[in-house]
Amino acid sequence: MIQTKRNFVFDFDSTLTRVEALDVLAEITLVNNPKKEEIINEIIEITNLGIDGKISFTESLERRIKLLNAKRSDLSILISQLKEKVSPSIERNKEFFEKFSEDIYVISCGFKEFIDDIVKEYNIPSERVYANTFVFDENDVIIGFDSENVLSAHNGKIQCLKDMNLNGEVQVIGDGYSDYVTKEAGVADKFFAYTENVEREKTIENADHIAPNLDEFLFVNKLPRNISYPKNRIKILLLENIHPDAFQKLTGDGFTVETVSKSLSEDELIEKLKGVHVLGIRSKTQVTKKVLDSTKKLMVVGAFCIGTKQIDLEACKENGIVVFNAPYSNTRSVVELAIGEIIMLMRSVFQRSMELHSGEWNKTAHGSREIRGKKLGIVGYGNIGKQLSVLAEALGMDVYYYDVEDRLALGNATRIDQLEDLLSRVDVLTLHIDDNPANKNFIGKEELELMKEGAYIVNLSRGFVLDIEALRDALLSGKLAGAAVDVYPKEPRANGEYYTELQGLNNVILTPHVGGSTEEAQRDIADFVPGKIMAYINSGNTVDAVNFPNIRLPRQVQAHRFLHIHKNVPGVMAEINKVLAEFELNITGQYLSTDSKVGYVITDVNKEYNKKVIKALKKVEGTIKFRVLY
Ligand SMILES: NC(=O)c1ccc[n+]([C@@H]2O[C@H](COP(=O)([O-])OP(=O)(O)OC[C@H]3O[C@@H](n4cnc5c(N)ncnc54)[C@H](O)[C@@H]3O)[C@@H](O)[C@H]2O)c1
Ligand SMILES: O=C(O)[C@H](O)COP(=O)(O)O
Repeated sequence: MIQTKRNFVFDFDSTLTRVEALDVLAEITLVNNPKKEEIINEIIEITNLGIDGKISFTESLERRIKLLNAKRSDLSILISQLKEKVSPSIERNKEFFEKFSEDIYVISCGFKEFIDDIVKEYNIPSERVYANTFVFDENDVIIGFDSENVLSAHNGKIQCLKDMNLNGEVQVIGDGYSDYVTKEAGVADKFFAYTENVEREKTIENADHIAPNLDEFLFVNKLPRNISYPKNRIKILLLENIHPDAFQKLTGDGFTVETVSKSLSEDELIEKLKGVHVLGIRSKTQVTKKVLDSTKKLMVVGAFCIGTKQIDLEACKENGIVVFNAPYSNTRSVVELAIGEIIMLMRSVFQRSMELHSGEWNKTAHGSREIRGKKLGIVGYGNIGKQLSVLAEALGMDVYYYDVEDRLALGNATRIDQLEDLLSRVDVLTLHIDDNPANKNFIGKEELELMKEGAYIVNLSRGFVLDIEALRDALLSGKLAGAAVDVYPKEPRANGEYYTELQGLNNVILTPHVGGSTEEAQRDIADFVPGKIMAYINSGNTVDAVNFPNIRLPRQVQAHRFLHIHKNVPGVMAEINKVLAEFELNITGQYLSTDSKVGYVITDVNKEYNKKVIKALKKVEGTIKFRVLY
């Protein structure tokens, strides 16, 4: 197929570099000027007026140069600073500028005196840089510009492109007015709004395509690039009010992120997940098999919490979807709430507080006790149970615990082998077992009956673990002196009205599943889970995945990485290696991890290879997902 010649015309300021060069020059020349801030703001304002087409470009240039009061010697400082400010995606795609140097031009309303030096490092020679030039006085002070140059006038880029009379398609890549008008004027065939550094509404409105970075531009044009798939094309959906740091972290890495403050129903989720690659949830969103089977692109589910039973982990695995969670981040928050509630319950603080709120002064010691020397029973001695054990002991409680697993006692805690023994021994029982469905009604009528008269119970684990009806009866009969409940068998998807049978009962503390809802915990989760997501998307690492073979990969150096997820059935690995051998790939590393259902094989290959191997690998029987990373 004969391909039309394409000419790629780049703007300089805020496109090839992250900044407007004259703004940087102002910082340099005004360094000791007491009116520096004022003048810089004026320069920025004039620059923007020019970029948005609100004043003529000539006027903008004249006014800025006057304010700058720059000398020739300032330009070398400017050049060294600009070299540090090349746009990141331009920097990482140097190869494109090398391979296509014949087709690349810079047309800028800036100045050749600094542009030339920056772009020559990207293989763009001075003769392909169209820009203004300064006029200096006898003392090398910049006093103006060459007003004969078309680029010093309004709509100069249009005239410049007309004069160049390029053969073939002309694509203009830039961030401002002077760039998009070239398309309107018919001298450019396509205009790409370049938004890596600035996003201007008018520029975006007038674009054929928005390029948040050069990767996107190269991807759309099927040009060689340093990154296999532009990250802005990877869509992430974050539900349930996940802490905004997660959004910052993921968008900061280049992903496109949408946030929704509540959880979604099955049907809503199916609809919303169309085209989504990564889903982030907390404990409310049910990620069912039906949801997972309906997704085409989903690669990762991030549980921004501890529990993962709301996700069909097996169905995720069968669809090659990796699941991560945050097993530790909110544990301390739960422990602190548990300690606080134990004290509040034993002192009847909520009761006293409610009375006083309704105008009743009831100073009494009746039913109000210290926690010192009391027996605390912890059911589930995991990450939360263990920490609670240490803190409770530090406050003078005698700690007893029960766990189905062999857990080492911390401090002076005493392990109890039978749940019944624990129930009858302790003054306060606190539940911290995991969200395994087998734990449904783990504490019911019979268990509550075994507890001491006047004991207390705390549930911060999962709602279904404690039979609410039985608890209500035990509280009403006086068998239990109080309870603190944070989790419920049925919890709503969003904030609003809610009903529980426990409402209105004496000495019962009710909280709406906020055990892990502290700023510290949510911030930590918003750091931890995106870290895992990025490690998987960017390099294939599955360390700490909850449903997938864990693999820690070395850094990918000068290689393309094939990530192949397949059913773990006999012959798949042999077939993969047969294909790799047939295409005579130079393999620089291969890593495999399997579990009973899936295999995850990663192959690093030398960058030069027959790209048809990709199709062949996708066709290997048993393939679930395949992608290439570079
Ligand atoms: N309220 C909240 O906001 C909140 C916040 C975080 C965690 N949680 C919940 O707290 C619970 C504990 O979290 P974790 O991080 O400590 O979990 P974990 O997995 O570290 O510990 C759970 C422990 O319970 C034990 N266990 C499980 N079933 C048991 C049973 N039937 N009998 C006795 N022991 C049993 C396990 O062996 C394990 O040691 C989980 O259900 C979690 O979802 C709630
Ligand atoms: O599983 C968890 O970590 C807790 O239940 C907290 O869940 P949340 O993030 O929905 O508050």
